[in-house]
Amino acid sequence: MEVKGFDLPRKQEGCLANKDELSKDPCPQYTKSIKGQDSAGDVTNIQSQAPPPKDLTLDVKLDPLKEEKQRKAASNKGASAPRKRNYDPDLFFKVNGKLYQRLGKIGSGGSSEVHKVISSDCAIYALKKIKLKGRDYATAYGFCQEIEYLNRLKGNNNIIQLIDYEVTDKNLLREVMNGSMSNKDGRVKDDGYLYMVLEYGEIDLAHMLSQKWKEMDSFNQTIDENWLRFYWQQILQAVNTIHKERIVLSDLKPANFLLVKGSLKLIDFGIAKAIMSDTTNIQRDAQVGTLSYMSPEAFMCVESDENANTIKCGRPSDIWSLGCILYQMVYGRTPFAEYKTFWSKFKVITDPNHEITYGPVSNPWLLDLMKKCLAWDRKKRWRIPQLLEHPFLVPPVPPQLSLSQNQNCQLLDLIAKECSNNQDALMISTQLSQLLRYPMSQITSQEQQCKLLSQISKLCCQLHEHLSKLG
Ligand SMILES: Nc1ncnc2c1ncn2[C@@H]1O[C@H](COP(=O)(O)OP(=O)(O)OP(=O)(O)O)[C@@H](O)[C@H]1O
Repeated sequence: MEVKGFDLPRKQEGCLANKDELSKDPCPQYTKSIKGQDSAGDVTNIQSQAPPPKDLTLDVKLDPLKEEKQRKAASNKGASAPRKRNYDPDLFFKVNGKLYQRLGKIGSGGSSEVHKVISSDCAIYALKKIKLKGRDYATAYGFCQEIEYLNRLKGNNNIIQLIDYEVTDKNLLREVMNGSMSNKDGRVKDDGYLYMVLEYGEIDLAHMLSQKWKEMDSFNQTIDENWLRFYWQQILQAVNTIHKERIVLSDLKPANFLLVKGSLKLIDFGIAKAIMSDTTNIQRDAQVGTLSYMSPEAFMCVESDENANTIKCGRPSDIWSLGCILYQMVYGRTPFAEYKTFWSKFKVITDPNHEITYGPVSNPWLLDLMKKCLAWDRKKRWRIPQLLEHPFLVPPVPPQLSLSQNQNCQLLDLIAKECSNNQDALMISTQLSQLLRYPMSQITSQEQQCKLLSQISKLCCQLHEHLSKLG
């Protein structure tokens, strides 16, 4: 990345130089949970990282080894001056001229690494750095499409928000901005990177689930339905947002959902695909996805069905993955977890006659919901708008709202029958019954409510008196 000048505002100096602030890991639990995926060294670095210099604008020190390297590089280039950096690249990232201090590495994917960073105004972000160096333009362009998706989905609070980004290869950036690839033969220059500054998430759903199940196992508990409803609804809403934008992920898994200030948000559009405008489905050109959450059609997307139509992967494919996630939330494991190898999974998932086993659950609607998502035939799978209205999320209202009212009247009818010889009691119960059947729409003021209530209570007392005398 080209570094022109260092323009740290005063506020930033104070903020970034706060040693105590930086040596603390604001989310030790998450750092620990990520530790398994990463080299331990990266995590320990958060604590062991040297505190930043007090006045960064005046006192940016490089270690002697680096100084030596710079000196050598300068002498190799003959007359050219050493590249001037006013910050330590081991401690900071610079994106569009703004500095972000590294707090530690969160994790890394195929060709990217994600760091927890702090900005000059003391906000915590995740910084994703994708190495594009040496890649052909077509591949690099694919990586940059994530920016396009995130920009398109800006403002949706169930999608991770892109704060800023920088593509260091300006020719590539131009192509991305134009939305087309003209230079297919190009290659990304030496120090080509894509930087994305993103909202920071505390924990992903995969880690949340394993923590939840550990807790439940140790306390011998069963799944808390409200917990399930709360997060399942958020998951559905997030995927609904992208489906409405005609994007399918085909790679949905719990790790795609990140908890940001109590809400689950969708991350990682690495292999998302826009649905072609002229079709309702998209044709995948390669098998993708995480095996445990992969739909039957995703396994078979290069094949044809019985009518010689190419099997396509579209929104229903994401619904299947959601069904696998829900199943895992309910039972603590994915539906095909016992099939360990690729081929055993392939065989069982692509078999239309295979019946998924569902353990007992206390709520029959929950069972129905899982089955609606995990229907083998993709046409039978429910779509998200339907799933959002499923009785598990929206319990049906009792068929007769006035059930208790009816019961009261039935009671009065019974009383009236019993005391047919007592004219007074008969009259009171008839009056009461009429009052209870009084159309509520006609009671518009509080005064009317009070009057009705006092009449009912007076009659109730009178009737009670008569009945006790009769008894
Ligand atoms: N905004 C974020 N806030 C916090 N953690 C994040 C954020 N974005 C990604 N991560 C975490 O960083 C790690 C690496 O993410 P990344 O998206 O680079 O790779 P991946 O999804 O594991 O792999 P790939 O994208 O190559 O399939 C993951 O553990 C992910 O949960």
